[in-house]
Amino acid sequence: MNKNSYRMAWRLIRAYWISDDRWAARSVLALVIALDLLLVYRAARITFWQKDFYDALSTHDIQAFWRLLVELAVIALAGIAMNTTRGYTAQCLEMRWRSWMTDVFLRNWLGDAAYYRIERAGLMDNADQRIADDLKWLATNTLNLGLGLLRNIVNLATFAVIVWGLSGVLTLTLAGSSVDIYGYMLWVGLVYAIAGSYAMERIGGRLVAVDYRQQQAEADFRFLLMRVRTQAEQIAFYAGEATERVRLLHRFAAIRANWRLVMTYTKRITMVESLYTEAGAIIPYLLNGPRYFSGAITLGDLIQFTQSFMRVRVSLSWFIYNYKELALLRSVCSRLLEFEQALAVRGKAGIEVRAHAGRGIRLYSVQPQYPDGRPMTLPLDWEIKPASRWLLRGPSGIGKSTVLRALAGLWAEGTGVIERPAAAKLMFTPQESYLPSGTLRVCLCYPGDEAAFTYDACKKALEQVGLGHLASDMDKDDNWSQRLSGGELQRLAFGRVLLQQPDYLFLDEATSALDEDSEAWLYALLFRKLPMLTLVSIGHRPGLERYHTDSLTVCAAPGRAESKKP
Ligand SMILES: Nc1ncnc2c1ncn2[C@@H]1O[C@H](COP(=O)(O)OP(=O)(O)OP(=O)(O)O)[C@@H](O)[C@H]1O
Repeated sequence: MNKNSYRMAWRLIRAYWISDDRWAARSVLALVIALDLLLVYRAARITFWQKDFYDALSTHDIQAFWRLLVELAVIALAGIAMNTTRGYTAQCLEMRWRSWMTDVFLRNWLGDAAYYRIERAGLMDNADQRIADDLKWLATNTLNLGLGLLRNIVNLATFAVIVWGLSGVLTLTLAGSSVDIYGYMLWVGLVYAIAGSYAMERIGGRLVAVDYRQQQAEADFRFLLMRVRTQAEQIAFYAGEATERVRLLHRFAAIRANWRLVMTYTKRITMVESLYTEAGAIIPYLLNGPRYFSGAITLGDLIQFTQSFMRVRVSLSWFIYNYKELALLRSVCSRLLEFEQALAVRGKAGIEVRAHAGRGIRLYSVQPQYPDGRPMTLPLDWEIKPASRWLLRGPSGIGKSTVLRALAGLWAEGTGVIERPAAAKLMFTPQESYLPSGTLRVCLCYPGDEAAFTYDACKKALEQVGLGHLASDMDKDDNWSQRLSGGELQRLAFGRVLLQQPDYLFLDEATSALDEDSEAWLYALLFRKLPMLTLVSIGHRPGLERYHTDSLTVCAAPGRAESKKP
């Protein structure tokens, strides 16, 4: 991450704390910080207790011994209460923050068809993992690290005062003149921590990139596993298990290969961390042992000093002890920043889709292009008058679905202008029907909310499209996209149209899996129920002409796309 990325990461983190939820968030944060400060005070209080306790032991003061034990019980109880409340409150805050970010990212990802643009242009991998995992890590790690840092600063200030007071003065004689170093133990701790942090960054610096790749490899593997689950029947028909296994193991090999690097860097970091801790524990004894034996300090002083020095050292070592979490946070931030950048990418200003106050749809010299800029079809001038019924034809792969994508505002690559009526309701039925997870009613009402339609309306729609036998299972949760046949899926799509009652309907090979009788009956039903419907269908089957009033052949070359009565 460079300087700019740190600024962007800060913006990513800051967004929540200046959002609508800021006052609630800041209040909870203030409570957590207050508890943290009380816990630091408690820790400082304990070092004084230790001094008194060891002095009482060394002077055989039994009354002081009992009094101090009661004191310890009170300190312990307060510690339990504060620790428990702090943990619980911090977890509440984590979830609050994560919920807010999830909501924002979902809104931006699903809004303005960004998810579609990102997938189609391959702008970024595994959006699912970024939303599900990275946002969780961002909230959890930032809070843990941020609050930890604050606690460390307070710890440092508190215990530095104690260490300073107990350090005494070190007199160094340099070139004949003597120099007094006050609070020298504090300087020892500081130099030690700086040296340790430097060593850590040198040794573990690559962990950030390695962590990033690990998360990517894990997400790729999970995605492939999910595909096997969702495409189970297709794979089973092709008997593609062996191939799937090889592909899965291949993806898993990437996880394993990168894991070796994770292990190597983690090993190095753990080694530096342990060395740093173990060597650091010896320093106070080394420097203060002689003072104790010379009688300059008491046993209690030595204990209090050792404990306080340990705290100062740990506080100064925040960077060292949190290196792995910091590395993870840095890679999470990189992934989320990439996500934000992908969300911000807009398609090139190409086919312009405008709303107009009138009726009908008009295309002016619309020419979709392939992503590499090659023209896909010839320019199309086309007027879709209200209540007209168009059949869109052309050889496979010529660009018929792409024309529909452009009409839906999903394909901006190209040139030309499309005018759509602002007040009309447009509905597109793509070639592959999508069924959300849930009950059959949820699938039927999609993209509307199931609550918008009564049970009777749904039942009637099912019956009208010949799926009446499924009405009793309407509220059953099932894998409906696997359970329904191809023809049933297409009939369900017509059921959706009957519920949604659009003014303009675009069907992309919506009856390809049906027999001709069912096709005729569904078109007849459509025109009976929605007599003013404007229809544009794409289809290859002969006989479709009879349901349409006009036809348009999409061509690449030569000649222009032409409109003719069927
Ligand atoms: N995201 C994409 N990137 C590159 N090429 C694409 C993309 N999407 C579609 N294409 C290509 O654009 C061309 C037109 O596709 P389109 O789906 O519009 O054809 P179609 O006429 O509807 O075909 P069919 O009748 O077989 O459904 C195809 O060659 C397809 O491979």
